[in-house]
Amino acid sequence: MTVNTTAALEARGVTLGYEGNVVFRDLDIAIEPGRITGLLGPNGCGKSTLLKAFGRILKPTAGTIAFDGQDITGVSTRSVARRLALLPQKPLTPAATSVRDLVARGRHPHQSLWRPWTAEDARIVDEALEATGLTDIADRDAGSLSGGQLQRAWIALVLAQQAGTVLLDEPTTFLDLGHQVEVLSLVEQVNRDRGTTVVMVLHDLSLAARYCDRLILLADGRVAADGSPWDVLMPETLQESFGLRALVIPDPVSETPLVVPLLREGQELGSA
Ligand SMILES: Nc1ncnc2c1ncn2[C@@H]1O[C@H](COP(=O)(O)OP(=O)(O)OP(=O)(O)O)[C@@H](O)[C@H]1O
Repeated sequence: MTVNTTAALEARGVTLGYEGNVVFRDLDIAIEPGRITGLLGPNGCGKSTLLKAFGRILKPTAGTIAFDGQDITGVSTRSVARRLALLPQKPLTPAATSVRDLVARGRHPHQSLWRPWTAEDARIVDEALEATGLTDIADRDAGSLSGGQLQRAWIALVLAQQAGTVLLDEPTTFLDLGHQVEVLSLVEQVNRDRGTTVVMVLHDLSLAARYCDRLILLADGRVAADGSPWDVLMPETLQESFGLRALVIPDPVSETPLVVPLLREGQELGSA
């Protein structure tokens, strides 16, 4: 088949979903290499489903998925493990594993491509622990970490994988605001320094605008808006997709859009 060779990832005519629940029909999306793309949309609109298809853990029932210009619709997760990293929404933490050993799994993704452990691997793991602020607790059991610490350990694992394309499903889950900004800055740094292609699902619209080059807003099984943060985060679009009345103003420093939710008329704080 012919694929768009300029795209890092491409869904073409894809039908995707679960038994008895088609989430997308005939979906076309191309992700450019070297950019940070944010997937946005209301709960249940299919952000994770699309990321799972890109990450090879959900197979489309029609259409193709291409990666670096190659049709990978039928290939296993393992075969692209070195080049494509996926942080799922709810990763399963293995029992009785230290934080360092969890992060080290990034050097042997999916236990594939086994090769002897090297000093270079150890250095990369140490750097990932340091970058995510986990060095001091690297020997703790991963199962004993707080939600935010564990999320950072998973981010460190993805960093240690050093894949050219990284898919992150809600990487800021469980993180306090300071750590959200820290983790997203780290993702931005990896993108700028190494040219890593990043696709991430985010719920915070202002943070998405600040850290993503392009936003894709999904709603009702389709792409509702796609473009720069200013193109996508328009009050009318937010009203339509999220039922959210919001003010969109420029951030005084970055000049990216800040989304300020407003109460609807007659709505009181704390009411549904
Ligand atoms: N394993 C599954 N089996 C059946 N249906 C599923 C499964 N996982 C998700 N779904 C359904 O598919 C649809 C899309 O779900 P998905 O998790 O992709 O949404 P999302 O946009 O990531 O949502 P959220 O913002 O709540 O994380 C939803 O209707 C959801 O209930």
